[in-house]
Amino acid sequence: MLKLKICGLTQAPQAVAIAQLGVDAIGFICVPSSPRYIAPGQIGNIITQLTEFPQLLTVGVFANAELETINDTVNTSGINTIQLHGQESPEFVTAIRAKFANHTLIKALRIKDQASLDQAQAYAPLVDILLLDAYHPEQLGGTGQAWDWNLLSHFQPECPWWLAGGLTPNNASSAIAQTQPDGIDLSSGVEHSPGNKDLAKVQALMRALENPFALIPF
Ligand SMILES: O=C(O)c1ccccc1NCC(=O)[C@H](O)[C@H](O)COP(=O)(O)O
Repeated sequence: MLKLKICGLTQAPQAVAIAQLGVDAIGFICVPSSPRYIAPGQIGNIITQLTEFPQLLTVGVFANAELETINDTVNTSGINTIQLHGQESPEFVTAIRAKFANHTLIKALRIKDQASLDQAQAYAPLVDILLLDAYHPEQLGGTGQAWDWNLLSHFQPECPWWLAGGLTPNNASSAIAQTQPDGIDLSSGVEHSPGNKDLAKVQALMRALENPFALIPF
């Protein structure tokens, strides 16, 4: 069953509404330089309003953060999933795996070419999920840019992998058909402005996933 993650949330009512739509994961950007940044205490406040969704993955997205920073954020916010979205080494990922054994662990890689895809494969034994995102020279994520999915024709990692980068209600179905991921992750394709999600677009996305051949008005 395809998993769906909506990332870059900052507002509690939107988080509750998106959880009610039945998504599998919601993401909070813990990267201070991002326009979608949200402080650990605010994440915790949102998560306390999501107790009726015990299966929901509440994902903290970090990029090149210190282990201590991740630890403090996990303790303050109550997130159950850690997404490492920077240039974290396999050794660092292994240390995070050991310290947060009960948390779901996602390693995101920004794919530029075959070499970066090969590098992604190397992280598969270390994590629960690989997330493949677009490479951008100046932005770490939330770029709204798709990438060359043809690179994925022989990609078969030993763990589940999720597709990200420039997905929208309009292109998600064809992206899934072409690349066959275990999940998808969207941010800017379902928002009004950074951090402010567009619930109508999330609903349009879910309709598109239910009926891949329908024309979606977005
Ligand atoms: O979204 C951000 O602002 C961000 C900043 C720094 C690191 C990661 C970030 N986002 C990570 C995500 O998981 C996004 O959902 C992913 O990059 C896809 O974004 P989009 O292309 O806008 O759908």
